[in-house]
Amino acid sequence: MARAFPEPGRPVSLPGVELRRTGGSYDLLAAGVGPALAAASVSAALTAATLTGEPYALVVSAGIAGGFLPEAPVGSLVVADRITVADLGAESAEGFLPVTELGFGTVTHRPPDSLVRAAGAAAGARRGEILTVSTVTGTAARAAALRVRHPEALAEAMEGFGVAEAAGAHGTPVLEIRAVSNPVGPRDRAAWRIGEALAALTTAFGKLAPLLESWNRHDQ
Ligand SMILES: O=C(O)c1cccc(C(=O)CC[C@H]2O[C@@H](n3cnc4c(=O)[nH]cnc43)[C@H](O)[C@@H]2O)c1
Repeated sequence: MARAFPEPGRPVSLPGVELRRTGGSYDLLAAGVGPALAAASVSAALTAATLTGEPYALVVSAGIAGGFLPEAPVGSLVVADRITVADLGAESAEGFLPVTELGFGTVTHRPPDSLVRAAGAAAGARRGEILTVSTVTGTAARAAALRVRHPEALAEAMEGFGVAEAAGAHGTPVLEIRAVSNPVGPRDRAAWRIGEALAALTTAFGKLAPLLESWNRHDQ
């Protein structure tokens, strides 16, 4: 993912976290795969920055994703107006119950609307709901079930909600942007276009950098 940025930056020593500091106004964090590791990594980086008196102003979760067709084809970009965890809850005879229906927790984080709109326009990304799952969808039945519960979802990935939970706990705004590497549906490893998606993400960050560097939370 770091290839999407013009310079690799120098490593910052932080236990359990792979963080690089660039000469620009941002740090790069390899947050790992899955919501739990992503949340742990982002939380550690946010805490360390706060303790040194230089808290982050914005957290951006970026990576590849599965896209729901026809809205989000392979190679396209999506930016989240809602970051929703799709599998945090309980099964019941009546179907899946999100934790909020059990009386606790959160299932959706909403990035600042002005930032979502500006990022979508700058990067040429479609705006919509991005799901976070702990298991990559691999059947048509699972894809259809997700679509029934989340009819406006554009894509699924595995980190956004964890990143958003960590950012939310610190009161830091969050943005999620993804490049679609594969369709959500029956597992077909040969259909994944990771190189193409990373190239799209690299181009997008070239266009997004000025916006992200100048974005002020008071604009929201
Ligand atoms: O199934 C495989 O053989 C396989 C091969 C390469 C990579 C994977 C992953 O599971 C990568 C997960 C990684 O990429 C994001 N991602 C990309 N597409 C999807 C998707 O359709 N559903 C969920 N996550 C996806 C995810 O955020 C991870 O960071 C599998």
